[in-house]
Amino acid sequence: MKNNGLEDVIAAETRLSDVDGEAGRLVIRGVSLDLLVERATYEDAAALLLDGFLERPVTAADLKARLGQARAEVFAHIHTADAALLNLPPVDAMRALIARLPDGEDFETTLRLLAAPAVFLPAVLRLQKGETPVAPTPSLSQSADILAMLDASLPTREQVSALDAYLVTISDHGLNASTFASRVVASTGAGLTSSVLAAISALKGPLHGGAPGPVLDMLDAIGSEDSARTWLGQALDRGERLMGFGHRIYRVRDPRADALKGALAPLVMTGQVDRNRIRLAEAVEQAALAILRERKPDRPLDVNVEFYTALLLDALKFPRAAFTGVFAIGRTVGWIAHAREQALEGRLIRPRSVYIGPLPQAA
Ligand SMILES: CC(=O)SCCNC(=O)CCNC(=O)[C@H](O)C(C)(C)COP(=O)(O)OP(=O)(O)OC[C@H]1O[C@@H](n2cnc3c(N)ncnc32)[C@H](O)[C@@H]1OP(=O)(O)O
Ligand SMILES: O=C([O-])CC(=O)C(=O)O
Repeated sequence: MKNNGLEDVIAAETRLSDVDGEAGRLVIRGVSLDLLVERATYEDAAALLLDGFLERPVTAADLKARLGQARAEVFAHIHTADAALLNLPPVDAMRALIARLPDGEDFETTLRLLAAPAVFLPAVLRLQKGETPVAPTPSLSQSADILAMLDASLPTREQVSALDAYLVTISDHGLNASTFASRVVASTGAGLTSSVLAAISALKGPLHGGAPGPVLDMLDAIGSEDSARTWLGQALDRGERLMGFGHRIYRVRDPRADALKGALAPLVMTGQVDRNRIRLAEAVEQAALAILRERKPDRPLDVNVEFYTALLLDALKFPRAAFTGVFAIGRTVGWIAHAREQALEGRLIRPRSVYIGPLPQAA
């Protein structure tokens, strides 16, 4: 019997994260999201996720130092970004550059893969604007360096904390589509680079990690609080989905939405983000929730992580075409941890299909 979209199928056991869709709770390696986001840097979360999945133990301080070196090494590949590659959308150009890196399953490969999107995305964005890429500063944290490479200046403390909060928040999320892709590839023994490339390919679709750019397009198109209800109603009349709403697992508000809203607050308080944009977003969110309740009374649809992702990444001055690439920077550690977990299990993932095509004609 076919299961549409594999809904509710259990395809893995994992020690990495648990998504409770009824309670609206996310736990990453035994730590609840709110605690993790309050206390952890990107390196803390990466060390937590990778614990036990590398050939040797690694601390957050180790990772910070090794990642700094890895970013410098990966930056040496930037010169291979030719005109054809730079004509691609940023996430595709980033993926193409990662595809040129060696495959493997060891710690060096892991470091290279964690560093690669963090270096390639800012470099591609600068090259696409006709600017020179900024070399990484190995002594900086991953978040601080990403922002420095993006903007050619040292970020503020609030900006670094906000990016850390984002990268931690989206570091892992159960068996989502891109993580499943990573595990399928890992189960064939193909190597971590191959797993990450498959995962990026799954992530970029608008139903998954491609949603936050369209969220910002929607806010721009709505323009003012007064227009929200009419605009959203017309979009639903056209059969469109409201980006940043709905989820396969959550039947209540995605807990990451409030984690990211909280991460935006210091930027708002210090005047580093346009308050009007936030006010408009809050009004659109309320209007969308009300209209979705009216139109889809049988299907609880609430805000998902992508709505406040759009606002946070916009506030950090990432262009909207790059949002999916920033998601990939944060999720790569989850993809790698899942790939390692799957590889340790040692069994090929190979479900069955039911043939519904024509049978051969009898002779
Ligand atoms: C990081 C992430 O991946 S988070 C998700 C990011 N994606 C988005 O924000 C895109 C918008 N959201 C969606 O398309 C969906 O909610 C998904 C893809 C995330 C989850 O979809 P599914 O679990 O497959 O839900 P499904 O397709 O079964 O939808 C159930 C019903 O809710 C409706 N629905 C679901 N999401 C939305 C939405 N955002 N806007 C309007 N209606 C929606 C569907 O049209 C469907 O209605 P119907 O039964 O009348 O046909
Ligand atoms: O869990 C999912 O299906 C999608 C999602 O929110 C994520 O990958 O962060």
